[in-house]
Amino acid sequence: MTTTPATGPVDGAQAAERARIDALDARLIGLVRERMEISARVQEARVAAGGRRVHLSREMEILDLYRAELGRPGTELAMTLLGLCRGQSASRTPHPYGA
Ligand SMILES: O=C(O)C(=O)C[C@]1(C(=O)O)C=C[C@@H](O)C=C1
Repeated sequence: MTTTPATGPVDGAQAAERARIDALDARLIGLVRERMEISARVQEARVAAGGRRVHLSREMEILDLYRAELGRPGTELAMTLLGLCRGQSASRTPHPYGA
């Protein structure tokens, strides 16, 4: 058992769970990067074909999915993901739906 004043005791089981969290975070970040790459290709193809970079009805489907699965925070997560995939920071850029 390791004790640190700021965080309290961390036993072996907690350390193992934290290692799992760290591994999950690394996978999630990898998945987000993969999503960004695929999304950029879809957007570029649409723009090259004369369309708009943003496809609002598709974004609504994605927002609906995340809200259905995760509730209101899911909407915020989806908005952050969509902002990243549009090359925008969700925290600085107002979303078209204003949520
Ligand atoms: O699905 C598309 O058509 C995309 O362009 C991908 C994507 C996304 O990242 O999910 C990105 C921008 C659009 O506004 C909608 C969705």
